[in-house]
Amino acid sequence: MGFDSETGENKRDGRWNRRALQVSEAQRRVLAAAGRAASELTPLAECGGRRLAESLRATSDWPPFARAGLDGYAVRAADTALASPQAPATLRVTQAVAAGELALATVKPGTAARIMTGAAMPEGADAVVMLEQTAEASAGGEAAVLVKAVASPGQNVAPRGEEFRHGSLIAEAGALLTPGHVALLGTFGYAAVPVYKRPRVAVFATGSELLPVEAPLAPGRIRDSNSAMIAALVRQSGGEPLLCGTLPDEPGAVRKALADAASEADLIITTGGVSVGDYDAMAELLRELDEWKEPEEGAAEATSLASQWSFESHSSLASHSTFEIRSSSESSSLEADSPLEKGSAVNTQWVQAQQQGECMLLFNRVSMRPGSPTSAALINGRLVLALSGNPGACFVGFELFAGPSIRAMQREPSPVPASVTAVLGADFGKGSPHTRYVRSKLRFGKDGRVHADVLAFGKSSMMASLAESDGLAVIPSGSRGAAAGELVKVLLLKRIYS
Ligand SMILES: Nc1nc2c(c(=O)[nH]1)N[C@H]1C(S)=C(S)[C@@H](COP(=O)(O)OP(=O)(O)OC[C@H]3O[C@@H](n4cnc5c(N)ncnc54)[C@H](O)[C@@H]3O)O[C@H]1N2
Ligand code: MOO
Repeated sequence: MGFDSETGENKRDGRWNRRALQVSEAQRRVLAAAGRAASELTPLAECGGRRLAESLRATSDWPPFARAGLDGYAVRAADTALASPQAPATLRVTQAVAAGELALATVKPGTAARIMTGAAMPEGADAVVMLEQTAEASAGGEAAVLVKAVASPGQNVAPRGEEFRHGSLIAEAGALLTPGHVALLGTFGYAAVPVYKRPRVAVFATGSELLPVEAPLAPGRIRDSNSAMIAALVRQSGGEPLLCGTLPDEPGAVRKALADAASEADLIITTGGVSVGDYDAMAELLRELDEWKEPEEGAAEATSLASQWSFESHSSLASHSTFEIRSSSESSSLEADSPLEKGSAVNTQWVQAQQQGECMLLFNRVSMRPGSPTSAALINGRLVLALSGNPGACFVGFELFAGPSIRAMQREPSPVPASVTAVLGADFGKGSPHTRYVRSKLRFGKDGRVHADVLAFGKSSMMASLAESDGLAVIPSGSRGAAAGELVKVLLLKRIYS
């Protein structure tokens, strides 16, 4: 390997011919190439943090019956029109209604029903007077109540259908299910909820220097910390990590491992071996692939054709996968600012590439720092994200490409990190031809603005800043950096998923 038999060129030389893509373009390619998850039913109590796969509707009115909002007396409001503490209205109490019970009789003029919070309102009553505004009494030997305040019609009563009408929308397909959604779905009897499957993400660390985490340190060797970090990041993004261990810097071993993983996982993430070193196995492997080309004019025609196909039950990929191949028309439901929105012809190309289990290079360099050698490819139709081995670059590469891919697979409409404008906490003096993503900690300042404190030990190879990072300050490429106090865009890294 490494030698192209057609051109006679030693491809190792190709290690210097790497064209850097802008981050947005690299994201667009990656998001278009990521598959889209099929749906599954999950028990209600486990669906928080998942993405809803179908729009769900109220299966009854809510509340399903008019009910008391307080413990007190169900009355006819008109009977209390002249009531006051000095001259209370006396009403005969004919029954008591507990929550879960139904009243036995209608509340007639001059009578009341003692009622508990949540109980169905008896016929005839139109208001509830709280216990505190009443006193127990007897009238002619029968139980009675003194009502010391005027009640208005509807007071302390939740009418049937106040919040939801039968058939009204609870949540749209694609919604991230919150605990509040879970409550609603429980109320409407959804014991099993249709959600998108969690993408299964194979994680490999390449590097002959790597030791398992449990091993004692040995001269020249370090422990593989990237795999566990990636696994944690995958979980945070809603995916299911499949830890595949470490691979030596041998392209043959890496090639076989990737091919095996492609039939088991929906996405493959590797770390390490993507630079220009003599033992950078991933880079060598990716040099074997043809590079993706922008689709030609007229490819849009193919798009409309593709959108008519049904990929639901495509077996060659579906066998082990949690995925379906989607039609290109689905991608256009993504929000306008999504990198996917541009060029549906591109998506057609991916659909075909995935379907046919193709191999192609998406990019092998990105105009960013850290993580400039970050690479991506399709291998046997599966998206492979080859992140840098340097822990800082690996972390940033995940946040910019892997997290968004995993979220796009669950059909999140805006899968790339959201951003805020923040005050930069320290000079970032060095200009760079690449956009810089600076690990920062966000806080609210006394001035009411968000401040991004640049964390120490922020180099690509460094780890000490990773734990505290909750933002990536974006310093645009150019001859100057950015000064303390300047307003910068900061990508938000904290996303809550189960
Ligand atoms: N001559 C050049 N050298 C380098 C260039 C360059 O342009 N010319 N680029 C540099 C940049 S930028 C980066 S980033 C790194 C990328 O290197 P790789 O992604 O190929 O990663 P490795 O060489 O395999 O490892 C880098 C570093 O990270 C440690 N590492 C690797 N895997 C893990 C892991 N799983 N857990 C913890 N730490 C890991 C590894 O031991 C190295 O120290 O290349 C520069 N070189
Ligand atoms: O691009 Mo590398 O990650 O800067 O050090």
